[in-house]
Amino acid sequence: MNIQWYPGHMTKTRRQMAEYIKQVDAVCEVVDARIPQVSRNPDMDEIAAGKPRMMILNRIDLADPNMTAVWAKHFREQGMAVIQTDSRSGNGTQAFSSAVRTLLADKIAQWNEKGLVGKSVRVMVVGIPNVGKSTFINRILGRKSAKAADRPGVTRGSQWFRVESGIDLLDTPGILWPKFDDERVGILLACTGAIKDDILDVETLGCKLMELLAEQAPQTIIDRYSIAIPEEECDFLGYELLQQAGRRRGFLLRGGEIDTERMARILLDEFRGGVLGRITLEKPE
Ligand SMILES: Nc1nc2c(ncn2[C@@H]2O[C@H](COP(=O)(O)OP(=O)(O)OP(=O)(O)O)[C@@H](O)[C@H]2O)c(=O)[nH]1
Repeated sequence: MNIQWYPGHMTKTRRQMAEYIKQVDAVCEVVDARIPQVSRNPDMDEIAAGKPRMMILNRIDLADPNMTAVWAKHFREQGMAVIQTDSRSGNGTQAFSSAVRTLLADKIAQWNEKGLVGKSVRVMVVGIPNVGKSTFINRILGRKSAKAADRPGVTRGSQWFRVESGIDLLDTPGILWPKFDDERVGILLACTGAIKDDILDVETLGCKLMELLAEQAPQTIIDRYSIAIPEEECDFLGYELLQQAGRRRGFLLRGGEIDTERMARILLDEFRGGVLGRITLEKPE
């Protein structure tokens, strides 16, 4: 799926992570709220075992608010602290510091009892590429940085930062891998733009996204593309819907065929850009 995730790289990153985790009091995982499970590193529970955890549901501006609430509950039930953020506007990011203090309240109280007043808690922020980790960190540090970019794999190296008095943050090194041996995961990551487009052909991806939308947000695509979702089960539902939408828009090839590839590209751009509204593609199992 991506050249960066070969076994040697994974072993090295795992080792680095284990070292860094020893130095921190809590692990904060940034995920994309539209695909909160799929956009996780599948080994994080094991790597961060025993540490207090926080889940940062990012890109809430693009996700269905009801589903974001369902996911927040899901992760809280697993014992994690949860905050919900739109790091691009900053909405929700101000909750981070107080959530860290609450998560680590026992530890801070213990330190205070021992007279270690003013000792900073250390937290680590992790995330697979392109979930918005750099944008989130820039927000909570109140800075503008050239590092955030709309392409996978921009974060490099590790650095400590002071969020505010009493909270230090480690921006993690290494590029974390998603669960890339699962086709469904690859499709969902590609639909949201988290992995490069060229790993799947655009038309196939467009078909898959149409199928997902027909399930998760049928009225949205009916209204937007003036299409009808067949009532009977359909073997190539995604392709059928792409064809309908392409026909409506008059996307014809020279021989009169419908240009489903062009339609697929538009669908993907519109979904990724939030033009279709706030849609979550994944439900908790
Ligand atoms: N709509 C929306 N876009 C966001 C949000 N957070 C980040 N982005 C955008 O997502 C893109 C990727 O963000 P980055 O911060 O570079 O992602 P990253 O996880 O640090 O990626 P790497 O550097 O590859 O690890 C950028 O275009 C951001 O502007 C958000 O909450 N909502």
